[in-house]
Amino acid sequence: MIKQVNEHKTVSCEDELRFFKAVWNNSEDNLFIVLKTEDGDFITERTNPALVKLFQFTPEQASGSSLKALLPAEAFQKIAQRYNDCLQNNAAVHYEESHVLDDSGGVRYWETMLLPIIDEQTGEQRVFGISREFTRLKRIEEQLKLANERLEEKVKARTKELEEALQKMEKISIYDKLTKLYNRHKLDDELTNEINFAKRYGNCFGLILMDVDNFKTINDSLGHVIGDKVLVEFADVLKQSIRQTDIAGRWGGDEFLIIVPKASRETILHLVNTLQKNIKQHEFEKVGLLTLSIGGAVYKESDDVDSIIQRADRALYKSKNKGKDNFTFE
Ligand SMILES: Nc1nc2c(ncn2[C@@H]2O[C@H](COP(=O)(O)OP(=O)(O)OP(=O)(O)O)[C@@H](O)[C@H]2O)c(=O)[nH]1
Repeated sequence: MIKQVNEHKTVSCEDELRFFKAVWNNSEDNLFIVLKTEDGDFITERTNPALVKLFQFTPEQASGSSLKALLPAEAFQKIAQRYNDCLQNNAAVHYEESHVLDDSGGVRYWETMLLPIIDEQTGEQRVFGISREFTRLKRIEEQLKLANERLEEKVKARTKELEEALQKMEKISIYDKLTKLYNRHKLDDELTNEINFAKRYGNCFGLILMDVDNFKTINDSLGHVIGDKVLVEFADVLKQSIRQTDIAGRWGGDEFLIIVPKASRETILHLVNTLQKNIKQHEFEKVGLLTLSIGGAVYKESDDVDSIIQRADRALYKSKNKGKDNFTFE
């Protein structure tokens, strides 16, 4: 028997059969044809070698076996539903399935396509199925997902580390390492705020700039370490002498600054007296008694950060010139 394939070529049915048989036998995809019975069962009519090998079908199971008998009830119901959908809609059905096979390590995955074959003359209904395994792809996908989750965890941990480092840096950037008082950078910011508030709301505020008298001689005679300890002790006395609302910091070297919000000359004087009294009463370890030279300034409308600092600095200089252990207002 000769069959017309196209206008140039003809092929015998035997050749065509051989061709399709080769495709069927050599396919690495699982191929099968099942026939629907009147009682709702499906009979395995054709199964290709790949499928037989995979499920280790006996020749009886491979061809002519009832799926209802072959499969557990739940699995049969699920598969019959899909076959019936394919036949009832007379359309292709796609789905993914997974099985744990006896000889395999773990779950394996297949992508299956069903095609209806309905014989209009006899009314026989068959389903042709092609099932392709994608376990390897799935494993890669799972590994990628795992790697991604691990990466996300690492990123989270690193972000946390960075946030902590940032917090630490922020702390460092506003505090003086030695005395733990605010540093000059923070004092500058606070001073700018006070100036802005004063200009906007007419608040008055004051500054106290102080310097430890003869501090250099402590360094020179007792060493830098003792000098450092004096600065730390001094900072403690300072903290104990101010109000909660006062802002104290290290201006640099042995110079310290207090910003006194809502202050008049009287408030400043009161604070200076407290400070001088407390310092005079404090016995510095290995050093003994110390004195302070202090300069004070109260905000004037014409002031900016630089000018008010300059006035407090000039006042401090005057106190030094008056023989130290002194206070001057400017
Ligand atoms: N130990 C120590 N010394 C410091 C530190 N920072 C600055 N100094 C020293 O502090 C001294 C401050 O100098 P001055 O204020 O000019 O010296 P002084 O002896 O206090 O002089 P008067 O202010 O005129 O009384 C310098 O010798 C600096 O080297 C510090 O963090 N630790």
